[in-house]
Amino acid sequence: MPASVHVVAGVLRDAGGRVLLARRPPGKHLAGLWEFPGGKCDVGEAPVDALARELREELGVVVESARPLIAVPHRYPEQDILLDVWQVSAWTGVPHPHEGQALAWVEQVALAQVAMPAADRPVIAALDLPDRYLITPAMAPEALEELLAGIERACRRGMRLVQLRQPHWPRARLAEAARGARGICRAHGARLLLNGDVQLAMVLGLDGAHLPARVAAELIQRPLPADRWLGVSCHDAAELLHAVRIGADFATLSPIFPTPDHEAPTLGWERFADLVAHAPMPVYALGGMEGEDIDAAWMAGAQGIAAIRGLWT
Ligand SMILES: Nc1nc2c([nH]c(=O)n2[C@H]2C[C@H](O)[C@@H](COP(=O)(O)OP(=O)(O)OP(=O)(O)O)O2)c(=O)[nH]1
Ligand SMILES: [Mg+2]
Repeated sequence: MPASVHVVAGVLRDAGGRVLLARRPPGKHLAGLWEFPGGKCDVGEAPVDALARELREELGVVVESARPLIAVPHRYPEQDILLDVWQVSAWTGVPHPHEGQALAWVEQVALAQVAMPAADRPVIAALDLPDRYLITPAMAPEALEELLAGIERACRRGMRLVQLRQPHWPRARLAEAARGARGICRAHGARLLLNGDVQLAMVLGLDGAHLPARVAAELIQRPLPADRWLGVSCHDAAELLHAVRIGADFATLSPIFPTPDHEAPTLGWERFADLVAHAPMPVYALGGMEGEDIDAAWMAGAQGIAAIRGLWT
């Protein structure tokens, strides 16, 4: 079995936020499908250098600044690849099809409808998800108003993905909180996921659910329709693999650092990076995370950070 081929690709946006796609020419692997511009790393070439070279060769643009978005390991019948996609935040030049390929600027929301290679599916999820994921702190059921006020404040500060987590609340009270949080999140264009209760999330028309590892372990297939988000809490390679098997859209992986209420051994960035490298989906770093950890999280292959305390205040 030949080793997997390392492919780098770039996400370039125009002033309106549309994303640049290129069409794979006839005669090539996956001909006719639309891709993020890029190509194979040369032997010994650093990914960021390969990215700059490929975008210069294929489009004639010069990369000024880029950061890793997601690396997707994928197995095609012909070959295994690692699709290593970067957000190109600054570049110079005007993209031209230097290799005769068709180019198109596509709205982010339309990406899911475009015919793209199978390895690109998690990339579209990664583009759609924000880089910070708020998990609500544990509170007493009497503190519902305080909980909603905190969610409102977080949304005002720009939080766009919120997990409502109150595992010890009576279901009726949780439903009440979810209805309140739903209105707040909608008003701010944020997504609201409910921890642990897929059925309640569906009944209330929330954006999706987030499952603890032990709940996910009971499932053999995706419990939600494709138009909802499914997140899963993971702590090791086996749980990540299971999350992929049940069709999760993303995972959290924890704990990176110690936190006051968890005693589990910590992963640290190195182990985190190892585990994420094998996961074909966006993964948030969780456990002791604060806003300033985002860069380290990106460098370790994360979608971004998830946190309770670190994002609540
Ligand atoms: N550039 C790019 N390649 C992708 C994407 N998704 C995906 O599965 N691939 C696959 C298709 C190919 O098997 C491989 C990229 O190889 P390639 O043939 O384009 O490589 P290259 O640009 O260096 O071109 P070549 O001269 O080696 O033919 O990665 C994507 O979004 N962008
Ligand atoms: Mg190419």
